[in-house]
Amino acid sequence: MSGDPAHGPGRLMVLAGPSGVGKSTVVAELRRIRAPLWFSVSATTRAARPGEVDGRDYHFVSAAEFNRMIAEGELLEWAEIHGGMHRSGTPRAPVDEHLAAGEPVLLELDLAGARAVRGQRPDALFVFLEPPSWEVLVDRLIGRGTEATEVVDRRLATAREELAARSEFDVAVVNHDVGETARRLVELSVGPPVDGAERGGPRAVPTDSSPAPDRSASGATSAGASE
Ligand SMILES: Nc1nc2c(ncn2[C@@H]2O[C@H](COP(=O)(O)OP(=O)(O)O)[C@@H](O)[C@H]2O)c(=O)[nH]1
Ligand SMILES: Nc1ncnc2c1ncn2[C@@H]1O[C@H](COP(=O)(O)OP(=O)(O)O)[C@@H](O)[C@H]1O
Repeated sequence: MSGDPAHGPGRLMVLAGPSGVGKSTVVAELRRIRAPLWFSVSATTRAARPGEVDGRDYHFVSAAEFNRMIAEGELLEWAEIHGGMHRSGTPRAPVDEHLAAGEPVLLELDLAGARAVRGQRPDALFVFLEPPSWEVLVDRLIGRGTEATEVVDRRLATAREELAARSEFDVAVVNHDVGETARRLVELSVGPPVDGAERGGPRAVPTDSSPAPDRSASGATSAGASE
């Protein structure tokens, strides 16, 4: 898969949404169907899990190396994950290289990361992945494991806060069916150019994705922004 420079730079697309909505599952599906997108590989300070491959799943780096990357401005954004358990961030150079080659680029980020990228790349398309309903999100969050009640309660409280961020995004895609969601994301990745005038209101997109009603609440910033 390669981009086409004749068609200008590729689109930068940022995918975020509440924990448990299905972001990882959808990205795995996009990889499985070999979607014509380049997937950013984050740097992280957490240890690799069994089966994870350095450079494919993450760039696994030490805390010192992560600090160096921040100091040298090598990260487009970074954030503390799971309340500071570790840090993850997006290496800037490969993103720019793939966009320049005409490829659409997908960043799957937490909300802090999405907000940080918006401050730097207002031309990117910000996609919020939504659950079909609150009940479905609860099922997906709880169905994933066997955590203690207090862990689940904390997750649900966080998910409520995260759902409220929908209005900050350009477009919302409801994750009913993984295959269908993946196809919509592919469509969005090559959709019409982002027109500055569309900002602040629903964006016309060639899908039945529901437009986010209002992105005027978009002044949020992240401590993780590296610029
Ligand atoms: N801001 C930011 N968030 C990231 C990055 N990489 C992964 N994440 C987020 O980190 C969270 C946990 O990612 P995941 O790999 O599933 O977590 P883990 O496997 O529990 O470490 C998710 O919300 C991801 O969207 C990154 O480079 N930057
Ligand atoms: N469209 C879907 N339909 C049914 N279950 C889904 C769907 N998308 C994700 N899931 C399930 O929901 C749970 C959470 O998904 P996951 O990808 O880990 O979420 P996230 O990365 O957003 O935290 C997983 O058990 C996953 O299999």
